[in-house]
Amino acid sequence: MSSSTPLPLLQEDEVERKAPDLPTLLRRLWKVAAPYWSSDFKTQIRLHLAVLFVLRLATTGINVAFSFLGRDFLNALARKDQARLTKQLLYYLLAFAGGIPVLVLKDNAKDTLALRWRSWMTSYYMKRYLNNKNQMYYKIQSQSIIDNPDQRIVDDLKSFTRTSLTFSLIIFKSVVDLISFSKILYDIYPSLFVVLALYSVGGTAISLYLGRDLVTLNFLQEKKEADFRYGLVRVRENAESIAFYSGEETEVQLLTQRFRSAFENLSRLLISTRNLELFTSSYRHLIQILPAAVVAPLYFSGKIEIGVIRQSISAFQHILGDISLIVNHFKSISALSAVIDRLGEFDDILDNSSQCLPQEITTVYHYVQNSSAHLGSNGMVLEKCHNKLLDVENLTLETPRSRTTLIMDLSLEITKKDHLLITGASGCGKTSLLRAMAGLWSTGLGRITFYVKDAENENPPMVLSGPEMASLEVTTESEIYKGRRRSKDIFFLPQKPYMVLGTLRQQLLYPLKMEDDVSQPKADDDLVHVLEDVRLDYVLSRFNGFDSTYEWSSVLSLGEQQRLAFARLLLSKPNLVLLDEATSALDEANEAHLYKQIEAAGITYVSVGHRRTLYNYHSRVLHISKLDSDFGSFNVRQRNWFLKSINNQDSIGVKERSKTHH
Ligand SMILES: Nc1ncnc2c1ncn2[C@@H]1O[C@H](COP(=O)(O)OP(=O)(O)OP(=O)(O)O)[C@@H](O)[C@H]1O
Repeated sequence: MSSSTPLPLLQEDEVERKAPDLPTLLRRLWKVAAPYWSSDFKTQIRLHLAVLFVLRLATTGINVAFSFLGRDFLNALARKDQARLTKQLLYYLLAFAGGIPVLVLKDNAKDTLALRWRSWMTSYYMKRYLNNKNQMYYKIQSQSIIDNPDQRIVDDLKSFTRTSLTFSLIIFKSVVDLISFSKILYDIYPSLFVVLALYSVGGTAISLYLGRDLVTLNFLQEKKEADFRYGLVRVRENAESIAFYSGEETEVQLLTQRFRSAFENLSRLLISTRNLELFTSSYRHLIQILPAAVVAPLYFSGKIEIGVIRQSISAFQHILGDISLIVNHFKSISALSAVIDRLGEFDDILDNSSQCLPQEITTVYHYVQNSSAHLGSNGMVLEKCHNKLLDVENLTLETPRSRTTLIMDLSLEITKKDHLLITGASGCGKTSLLRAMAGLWSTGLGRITFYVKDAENENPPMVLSGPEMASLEVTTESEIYKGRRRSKDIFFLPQKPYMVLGTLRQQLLYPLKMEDDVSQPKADDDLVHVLEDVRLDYVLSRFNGFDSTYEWSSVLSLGEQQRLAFARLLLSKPNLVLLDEATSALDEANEAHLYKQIEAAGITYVSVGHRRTLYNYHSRVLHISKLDSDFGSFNVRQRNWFLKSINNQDSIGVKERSKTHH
């Protein structure tokens, strides 16, 4: 777009994106910046910061010393005093040898501290983003809660840590300067102070007015640049699909749209910056004559000498520079404010995950420590639960945000070897039911209980607080924990096979953590064995063993990726697995083989799928019908599912509740 085309400062849909008010911005600044300074390394890093300020102070001292040395050197030259000149030269060289390392050290100390701060914050945000309890990375993406979290972690954190340290030093220098020069100016002419205050307050107000859109524009610029980059990443990730579709032209069009949007915003940003610069440059230049004009009457009346005018101009300029931080650095301050706004928003989302997403379906992990009966809070034996793996009670499931009801009042239980098949029309909510079981979706009503053995679980039990404590039931036999936590007894295989960036060994061991990997190393023999079990042993020779890295999602076929996912499952040996169309890309023979393998491994499975052949491996079927929109309300208690035994197999452990029959 040509620069002459007038651009509205903000697009209509972007007007809603208001710059945060000052209290919000300050609250966010504190919330984002504070944790590092009170972290475990606080003594060390506070010391580092103190050293940095001392070096900054020393830098001011060195600059002053150099100005005096320079003056004396020039005076000696003017007086043609050779001895004095030599002495001054020596002083100059000594100051040079001592001063330069301090100047360099100061910059280095600042960069090192910024890097340490960034590294700590990156890990702090990544851990919260990829938290196993609330899985915010999934909710942010699937419900479009905020844009580009990746860019906030990479670019925003980088610029936040660096710029805020730089600003702290600028403010510190300004305070020191202000104290040193205020006395000089006050001694010359107190009225100059009044002029100074009026000038700086007026200047700050005008620049705030002229730059009022800059924070929002900077915010949007970050977003749009990240959107454009994400578009390019998507092309890389989906290269094959795009190539099959020959969708290059459309991709270029879509990417150009994203780039144009960033470009147009940048053009608006440039116009806004230009207007501001017109003012700030005039502001800076006017101060060269303003103090002289104010003190000139004193000079004319003979009360001060010409040298004092020169001194007053210098002091005035220093002080004005110190108290005009906003005017002089408005561009960088607005960019930093946008970064603080984006990080603060991200931080708030990560902190208030339970507030923004209503928790209505309760997912409970019931840890059974031995196979005896478990006791209720009144001490009575409630039921034998050693065979029970999953209990769904009166579950009504809704989509997040739009809250469309998908499943109405579902109750079922799964016991050992009671393999359940979930079927139904596309879009009826089969995957969503697994999402609810995995704790990813919690909109709706009801309770989902998993019965797991915690003997192998290395995680400490999740601590409950607040109202949740009321429903915590702990007996000597078993313990119940609400919410989502990792349990080795339960495994989910998603519809889309996921290949991590790494070696074949890492593919197979996923999602074991690296430490798990070290503490319980899987022998290569085990890995080979499991590859044979899923009929994938040939990939070993094809891809040079377990330790070579490939773009696995591109070099393996979809069916191979699904078989690899089953290999992960066999290595994990859970009690219960929830499979979401996990064999959809496989031929029937391979499908039958894989189900035989997991059955032989003693794993109970719940599968989602459309194929008739799946009936052969399951003992029951749960059929879900699509709810009419008229039924999408809790008031209409009409169930849209039925449970049925499958007769083509001797059904094992079928335990339907009488109330669940339809
Ligand atoms: N993040 C989301 N927000 C809102 N609605 C969603 C979301 N994800 C899925 N849905 C909707 O929920 C409904 C159920 O989706 P789900 O993926 O459970 O269907 P499904 O029965 O597994 O379908 P299929 O057999 O085609 O895989 C669909 O209408 C879908 O559009």
